[in-house]
Amino acid sequence: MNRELLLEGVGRRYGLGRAAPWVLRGVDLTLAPGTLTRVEGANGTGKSTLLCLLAGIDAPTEGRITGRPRTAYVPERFPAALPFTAAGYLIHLGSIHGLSRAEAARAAVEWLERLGAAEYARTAMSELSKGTSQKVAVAQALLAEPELLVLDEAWSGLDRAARAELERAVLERTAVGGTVVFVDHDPRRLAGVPDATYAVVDGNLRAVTGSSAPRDSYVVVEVEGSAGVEPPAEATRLTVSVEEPGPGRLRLTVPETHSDTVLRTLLTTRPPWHVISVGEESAANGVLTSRSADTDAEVRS
Ligand SMILES: Nc1ncnc2c1ncn2[C@@H]1O[C@H](COP(=O)(O)OP(=O)(O)OP(=O)(O)O)[C@@H](O)[C@H]1O
Repeated sequence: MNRELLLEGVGRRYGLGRAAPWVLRGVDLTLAPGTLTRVEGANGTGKSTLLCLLAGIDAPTEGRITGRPRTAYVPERFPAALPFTAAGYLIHLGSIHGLSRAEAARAAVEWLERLGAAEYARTAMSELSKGTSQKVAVAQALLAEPELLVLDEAWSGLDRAARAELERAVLERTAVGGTVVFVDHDPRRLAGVPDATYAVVDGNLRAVTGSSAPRDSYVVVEVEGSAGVEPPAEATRLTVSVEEPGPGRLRLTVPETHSDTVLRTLLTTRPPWHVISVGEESAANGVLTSRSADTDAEVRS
């Protein structure tokens, strides 16, 4: 990418008619080649709306977006039940991104390997676990070396090794002059690395200076459900790491600000998940304290 992506007076509202509220309005933004930009903001403020506009999969209601280079996008929700195997899907997407079939096949293998999902290359997309299907979502965006990479909570649901690999991939992209924009619920994600951070506030972007990442503000929640049953997407979306210490058992690391929502979602889903413990996580990732939380009564409302 050798020129800037420019947003000028960009506004977006959904629905027809003047009564439809503006989600974004009057957004001016310049994204230079080789830069990493973080977008943050409370739930429902318009982060995904902005990322869809940046990625070009949605158009502004008003204003202009110019200079978009070859772009790839990891959406917040990946349509996993596609009629492909994982590798078949990646080869298909690689062709759409302009790779030859052989190049796409090579890139598909490379990215599935890098993300620790090589063994699922021939598995039907509809049979992949959430974590593996998220790896495919990430691989499809990386395999054609995009000039603009837009990541909407792309780390969500990945295991520790794949999360680190995606961070590496982001740094590789910017190192070769690519532009990367991301949203992530974990304030520690690539902390200190972004060239710019913006918060979506009242439909516009506010530059964030300094770190907004409070340390020691994570909660580790251990839950138990039926083996093989996936936790609700609303809960995993807000977690920064998911580990599986045993069959049917999950250890979720959740920003403290989202822990009540995650617990409530897990306890109210059908069949409900049993909460074994809730503990604080230290900056060094160790659980400092934990308390039993095995009934609904433990959830603050
Ligand atoms: N396709 C759509 N049709 C109608 N309204 C929409 C659509 N997409 C988003 N919205 C609304 O626009 C607002 C902003 O949504 P958006 O998903 O962009 O926020 P967000 O900051 O990404 O939220 P979250 O952190 O929960 O992902 C919300 O009120 C949402 O309901």
